[in-house]
Amino acid sequence: MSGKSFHVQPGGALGGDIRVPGDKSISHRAIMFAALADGTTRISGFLESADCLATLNAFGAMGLSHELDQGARVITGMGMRGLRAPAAPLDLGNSGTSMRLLSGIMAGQAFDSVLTGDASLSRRPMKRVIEPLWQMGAHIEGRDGDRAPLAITGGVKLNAIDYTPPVASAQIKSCVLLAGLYADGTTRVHEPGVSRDHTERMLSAFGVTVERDGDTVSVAGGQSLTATDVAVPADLSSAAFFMVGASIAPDSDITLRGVGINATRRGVIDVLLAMGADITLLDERDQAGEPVADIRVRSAELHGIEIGADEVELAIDECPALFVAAACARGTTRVTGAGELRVKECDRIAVMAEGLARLGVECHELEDGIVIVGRPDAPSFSGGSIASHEDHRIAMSFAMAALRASGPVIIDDCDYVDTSFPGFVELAAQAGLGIQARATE
Ligand SMILES: O=C(O)C1=C[C@@H](OP(=O)(O)O)[C@@H](O)[C@H](O)C1
Ligand SMILES: C=C(OP(=O)(O)O)C(=O)O
Repeated sequence: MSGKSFHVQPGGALGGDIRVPGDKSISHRAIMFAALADGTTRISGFLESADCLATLNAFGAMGLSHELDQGARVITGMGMRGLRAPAAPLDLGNSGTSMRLLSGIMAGQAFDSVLTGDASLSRRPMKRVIEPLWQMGAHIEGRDGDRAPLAITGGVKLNAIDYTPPVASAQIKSCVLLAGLYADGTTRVHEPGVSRDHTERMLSAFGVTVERDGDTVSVAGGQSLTATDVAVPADLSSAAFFMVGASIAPDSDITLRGVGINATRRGVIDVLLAMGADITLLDERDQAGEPVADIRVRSAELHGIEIGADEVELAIDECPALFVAAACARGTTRVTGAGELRVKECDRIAVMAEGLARLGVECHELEDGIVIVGRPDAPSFSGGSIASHEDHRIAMSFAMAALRASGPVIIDDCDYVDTSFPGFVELAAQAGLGIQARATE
């Protein structure tokens, strides 16, 4: 059904000086907070991807006015109570972040709303946000209790809660904190593990008092947001494909400019370093409340390691790319504590295991992870056809595997790459990957 496949020629090296597009997590939040703020927000470096545009269009359907000015998104805030009832369900496409964060915001509105998504999003668990929102007094119903579409009844009084999510998740934390802004009292989230803290940082930049005490984050209800300009860093999750590609392809030397290296997100850097990668962070600086750096990556001999829950939490979206690195490493890599990968855009453990096996790599699925037996002597992969299962990160991870393959790697259903990384093919080709997108029909 999908129109585009990737054809990637084997071999080659990555080089040059590139900038990957803006951070997806930060771009979503920038739109949401700008919409709820008083005043005008200019967002530069916004990720113009399908997922972030789904967030923007959802607010557009609630009356938000926005314009493009020299590549920046300029948003006229509507205030905490200024959104208007949408005429139709809000379609959030493929984007879990949009649906889970918006459910917290919609629970606080005076009007009813319905949140829908595509087939993948409609399979993903939503009880994780439904449950705490019910505890706050919201009326929210999911299909079969746990799935989208979500129907949210407005005009309901919310009360603050003390909540411990069942898994470490920035989406659950953010949903509860955003609903907490509409609640009476102080809402507290006790984090069972580390999750990205972009919501806390950006709410603070918009003038909201967010407190952190150890694992607990809290916000008092009734606060308003004041517009502030946002400069979105380049997305480390997108940079990760190039970091893995340059590490595994001999003679590579690439520099990735202005990438976010937030400590709650930077696991891919530390895991690759632990595997022996040659990565240098240059010109570390602060950009609108987020740490960024230029990242130089040169090829290296990688070795297998143990990757546990603590590392996975900091590199959850980068795991598919890290599995490709592990397949090229000397020795075995064992990943555990990664059960959350099974409920992303697809079951990323099963689908990566299927694809790696397809390319001749020995691997074994665990309930919460995978064991990958590295093939350090090139070629590490055979050529072959890969099913991306309509998951952007699977498609881009296997595209990089071609750098160490003996034959072409062909990946189906690659339209979904546009959810997080528009322009991937052009940028990867510019960096030296022998990649072409071809129409399937
Ligand atoms: O809050 C966010 O922006 C995100 C949180 C993570 O999901 P979880 O909160 O489900 O771990 C991550 O996988 C997703 O890509 C983006
Ligand atoms: C899991 C992801 O995103 P989301 O949850 O927003 O769909 C991702 O981008 O890898």
